[in-house]
Amino acid sequence: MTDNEMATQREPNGVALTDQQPKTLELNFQEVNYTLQNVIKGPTQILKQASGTLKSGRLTAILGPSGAGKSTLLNVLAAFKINGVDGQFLINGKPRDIMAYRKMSSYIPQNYVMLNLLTVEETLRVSADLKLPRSTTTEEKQKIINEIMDILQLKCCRQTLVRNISGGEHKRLSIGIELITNPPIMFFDEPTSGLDSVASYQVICHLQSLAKLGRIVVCVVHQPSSRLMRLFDDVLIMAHGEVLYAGEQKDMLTTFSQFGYNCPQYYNPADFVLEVGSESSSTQRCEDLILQNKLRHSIIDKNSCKFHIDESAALLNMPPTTLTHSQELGNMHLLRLKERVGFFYQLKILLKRHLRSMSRDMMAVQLRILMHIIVALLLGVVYWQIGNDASKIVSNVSCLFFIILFVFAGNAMPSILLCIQDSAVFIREYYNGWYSLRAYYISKVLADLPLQLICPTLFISIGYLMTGQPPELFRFVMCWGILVMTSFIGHFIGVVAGTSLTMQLAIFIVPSVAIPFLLFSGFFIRLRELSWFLRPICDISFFRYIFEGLLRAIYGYNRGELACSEVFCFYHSSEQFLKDFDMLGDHYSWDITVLMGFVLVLLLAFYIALQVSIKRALR
Ligand SMILES: Nc1ncnc2c1ncn2[C@@H]1O[C@H](COP(=O)(O)OP(=O)(O)OP(=O)(O)O)[C@@H](O)[C@H]1O
Repeated sequence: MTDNEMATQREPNGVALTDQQPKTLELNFQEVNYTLQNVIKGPTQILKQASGTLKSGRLTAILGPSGAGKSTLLNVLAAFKINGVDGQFLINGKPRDIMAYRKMSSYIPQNYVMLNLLTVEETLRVSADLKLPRSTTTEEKQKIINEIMDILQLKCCRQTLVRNISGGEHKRLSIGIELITNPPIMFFDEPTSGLDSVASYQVICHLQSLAKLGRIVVCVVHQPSSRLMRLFDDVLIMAHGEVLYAGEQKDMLTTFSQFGYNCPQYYNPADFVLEVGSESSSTQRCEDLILQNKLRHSIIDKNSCKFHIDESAALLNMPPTTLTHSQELGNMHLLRLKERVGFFYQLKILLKRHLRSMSRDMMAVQLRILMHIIVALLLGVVYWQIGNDASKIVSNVSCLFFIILFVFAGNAMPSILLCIQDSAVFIREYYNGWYSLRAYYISKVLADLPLQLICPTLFISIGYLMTGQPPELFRFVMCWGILVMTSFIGHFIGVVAGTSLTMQLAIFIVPSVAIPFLLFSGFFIRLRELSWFLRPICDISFFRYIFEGLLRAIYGYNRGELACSEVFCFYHSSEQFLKDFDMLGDHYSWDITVLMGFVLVLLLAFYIALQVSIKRALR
C-alpha cells in the first residue's frame, strides 16, 4: 500500500480514533542545529548536529541529563521552534512541508493549560466542536469523546471540573484534547512530571497504546524507572545538545558497550545512559558514539532534499503549499493552523464556553455581584437620604464620587485576574487553529457584557434610592448610563492590562496610572484653579467626564431650588452649585459621547493587546 492510499484510508479529522494509522510513517532528522540568539550573550548553540529517526507504531523516549536540550529538540521536532533551526527533516524520505506537518502532529507541553471551570467532558466537547469539521454530526463527536474517555480512563471524572481533577487525569485529559483530531505524530514534553510512579506508569501505558495504533509517539522523560523504561520501543539519548544514541532500546546497551561503556549488572539502563551523558562531551569515546549515530541516520542523499516535495501534504490529502523554507522562517505567524469551522460557529461555541465558565466562577460573577449589593447598601446607610438636602450637598458630591471609584475599581481589578487566566489557553488554542482572533475577541467582549450591565445597574438602583437622589426617571437613567460607561472603562482597562502585562505588573500599573487621573476629575480641585499647563490633562481624564456627567444628571436640567434642612444653606440653587464647580450647562450628551469614545479606544486597545500577545508567544 502506498503512503497516499494509507492517507486516504486514515481519517485526518479524527472521526474514527481506533482506525489504523499509516504504518510506514517515518520522520528522519539529520544534523539539526538550533542556535539561540541572545541580545546580551550573543548566539548560543543549543542543538548540535542532532540526528535520529522516529517511526510510527513505536514509542520513543528522549532521555538525557538536565539541560541536555531534550525539550528544545522536542520543540524543534514538533516544528514549534523554527527560527534559528537548520538541518534536514524528512518524512518517508522526502522533505517535509511544514504546514502539512504541523497539521499532522500535535505537541503537548509540560504545563498544558486548560480552562479550570469546565468539566472533563465539556473540555473534550469544545475541542471536538472546534477541531472537527462542521460536517461531523453530534453523535459522531460524542462517539469520539466516549472513545477517548474510554482509552484514557477518564469516564469516572467526566463530570468533574478540570480544577478538581488529579495530576494524572489532567495529563490524560491534555492527551485526549489532542487526540480529537487523531494526529499521526504526537510529541509530549515530560508527560510524567509531577506524577507518582503508578500514575506515571499509567500515562506511559496510554502513550504506548497510542503508538501501537500506528502513531509516532515521542516523549521527554526524566529518570524513568526500569519498569517504565521497558515500555519504550526506541530511545534517543542526549547530552550537551548532541545525540549519543537514537534507535531501538534493545540495542542501546550493546551499542554503548561497543564504545567502552558497560552497564553494570542489575543497573537501571536509564540511569546508566544518563550518567554517561553527564560525563560526555569531551571524551573520545562519546564523540565516536555521536559520530556513529550521525552516520546511522544519514540514510538519505542530501541532494534529494533540494527539491521541496510536499510529501507530508500528500499524506494528508492537502493541496501543496507554496511556502519556501526562508518564507517560513520570516513568517512565523503563517505556521498557525487554519480553523476547521466557520466564524459564526466558532463564535457560538466560544460564547457558550465563556458564559458557562463565568457562571461557575465565584469571583467573576457571584462575588462581584454580591460586593456591588453590599457596598451599595453600606453607601445607602452612610449617606441615607441626603440627596435632596441643600445643607448636605458636599457630602452628596462625595457620595457620587465614591460611587464612581467603586464601580471603576470593582470592575478593573477582577478583570485583570480573569484575563490572565484565559490568556495562556487562548494562545495555545489560537495557534492550533481552533478559532480566529476575531471570533475570540468578539466572544470575550460579548460574554463579559451582561456582568458589565448587571453590576452598575444593581449598584445605582440601590444607591440612588437609599441616598435620596431626585425621584425622576430621566435622572436615574442618566446616572445609570454614566455608571455603565464607568464599568466598561474599568473592565476594559483591566482586560488590556491583563492581556499585555504579567499579573504583578498589571495589578500595580492599573491603580498607579488610574489614580493620578482622579486629580483631574474636578473633584479635588476645580479645573479653572489648575495651572494652565495641567489643564489639557483634564481633557484626557475619563474621570472628569464621568464626574461631570453624574453631577449634571443630578443637579442640571432645571433641578431648581434644593430643600434646606438647616437655618442657612450655602448652595440653595443647584445651578449655582454647578456654576461653582465649572459644570454649568446641560451637556450630558457630550460627556456620554466622550466616554463612549474612551470605550471604543479601549476596545481597539484590547484587540491590539491580543495581537501583541500572539506575537510575543512566538519569541
Ligand atoms: N530561551 C532560552 N534562553 C536561554 N537559554 C535557553 C533557552 N532555552 C533553552 N536554553 C538553554 O538550552 C539548554 C537546553 O534546554 P532544554 O530545556 O532543552 O533542556 P532539557 O534537557 O529539556 O532540560 P531539563 O531536563 O532540565 O528540562 C539549557 O542549557 C537551557 O538553559
